[in-house]
Amino acid sequence: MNGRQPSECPENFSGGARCMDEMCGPVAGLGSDPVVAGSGGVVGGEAACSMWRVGLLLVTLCATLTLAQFPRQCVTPEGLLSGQCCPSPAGVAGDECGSSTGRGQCVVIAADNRRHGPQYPYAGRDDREKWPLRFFNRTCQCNGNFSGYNCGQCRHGLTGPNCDQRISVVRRNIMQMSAAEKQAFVNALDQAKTTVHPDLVICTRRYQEVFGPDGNTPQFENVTIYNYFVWSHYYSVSKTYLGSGQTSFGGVDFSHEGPGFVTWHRFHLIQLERDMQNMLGDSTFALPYWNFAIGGSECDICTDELLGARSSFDMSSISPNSVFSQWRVICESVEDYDTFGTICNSTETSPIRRNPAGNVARPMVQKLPEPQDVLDCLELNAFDTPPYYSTSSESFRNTIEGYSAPQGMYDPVVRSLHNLAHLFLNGTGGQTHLSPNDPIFVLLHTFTDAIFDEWLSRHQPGEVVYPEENAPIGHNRNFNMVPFWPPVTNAEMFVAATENLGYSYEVQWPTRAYTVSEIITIGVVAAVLLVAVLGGVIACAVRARSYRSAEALEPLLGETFRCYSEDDRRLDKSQSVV
Ligand SMILES: O=C1C=c2cc(C(=O)O)[nH]c2=CC1=O
Repeated sequence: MNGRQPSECPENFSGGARCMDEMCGPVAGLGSDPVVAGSGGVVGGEAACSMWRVGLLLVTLCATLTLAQFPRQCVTPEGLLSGQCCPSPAGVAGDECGSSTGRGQCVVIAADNRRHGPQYPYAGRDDREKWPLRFFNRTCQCNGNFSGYNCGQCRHGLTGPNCDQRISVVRRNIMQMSAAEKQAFVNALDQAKTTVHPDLVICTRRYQEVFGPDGNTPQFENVTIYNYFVWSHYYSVSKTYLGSGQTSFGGVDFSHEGPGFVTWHRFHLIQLERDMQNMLGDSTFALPYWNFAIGGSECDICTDELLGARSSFDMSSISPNSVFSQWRVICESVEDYDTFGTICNSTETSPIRRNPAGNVARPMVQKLPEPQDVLDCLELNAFDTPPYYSTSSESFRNTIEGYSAPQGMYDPVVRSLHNLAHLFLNGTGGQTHLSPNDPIFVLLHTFTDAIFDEWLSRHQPGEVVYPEENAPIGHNRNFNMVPFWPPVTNAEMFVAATENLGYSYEVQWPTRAYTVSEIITIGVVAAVLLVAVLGGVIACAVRARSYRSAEALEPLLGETFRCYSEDDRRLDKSQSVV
């Protein structure tokens, strides 16, 4: 592993206490060794007991940092066997979930029990069913604004010792950032790629093998912040292993092809953003977005200033002038995982592949979505429609995901919006088990999330529109999203971001072009108005002219009348005189 070892505990986990490398290093296993917290083979008697206690103490001290699939101190053999993961934020015995200070309490995990759709026909064959019950059945439930695996954190959008100060970050269009901001973002991503996650370990075996070959060595491993982001996506989409010699089952996806697509990816991004904020010590850090709905065949963010230009040596490689040409992917050996029932680990292998607009075999994915596609999908009223799958029609979710035409009609050959942006990249970023390895994934998904947030804001739906049951496995409203810890349901992410999640988007939504029928209607109305106005003008002109003609005659008549009247007056005068 090429990461550096962090030398300080994040303040919000440790109260600012320094977490010494010599303490954390061997216990937490920050390095390339598997994390075998609490394990040490078979040691007998008092010595073993005191070693165990010291080990446990060190684990407790250091592992109060953990926010991950599973907190580090929970993945001991005893922790796994107990099924309970309720650490103390202060590392104090008897203070599970900070109960002594009223932060939270240890409770039984509620896992979704509702029926799921027919796509997954098995029961008990996949560790991710009823997540996370295969691994743990008790977790922290936090009070008020406290949050996190040990209630040592604040809910999204809140900060301060009592979690009562509002905080919000603004996600902006990366193309509108200054050169310095762009550089800072690229640097931050690169730092995340090489910084070992201070809190996090990943599970590298199915539960059946999670205690290791000796039955006492939990199979968890350290991972960098960015690689955790990649790994969690892989874990959510991987096939169900059905046993040696059997084909793994691919009709399962805990983060795509269902209503949870938008909620799962939303939490995925929030977690990365938080991890990067902690890494940078900057609570204002916000992920930017890539407006991929610009049409055409140019990848505007594929420059060396941003996500890397095309290499002039190899059409499918990133330019050596970009730091991303140095990145190596994880989770590449998907055939092995599916054949042998193994799980992706943190081993990095090949460079990122990317050839935007270069899929000659599939011309449909050589062009990015159009601005109008975004506006069309935002007009769809239904969040999702039965069967809540990639075949749903008139579904906002299936349309933004990109299995329907932008106007909502499902068509098996169509790829639009989010899917089209992935496939346009034509390489690492276009393969679901690998795609987050290309950092464009982050920006593509923040924009997808911005569209979801705009839809929430325009339609104000309420969680009732999110299906409670019969969605594909993992996608029901109250399913705990895989593989996140502590448990978080789809429903918890089905809320407006600004008010509930501590971030918002600065987006100029394109203005709507008129449809043909609207153009015709406008033309007809304009023509009618024009005729009416012209008619009015002509009528006025005619009247004015007739007045003028009348006025032209008037002097004659006037003269005549005057003549008469003068004659009369004269007559009168003469008469009076007379
Ligand atoms: O990473 C992804 C890659 C995808 C490819 C398609 C497709 O429509 O073929 N969809 C994808 C979603 C991804 O998340």
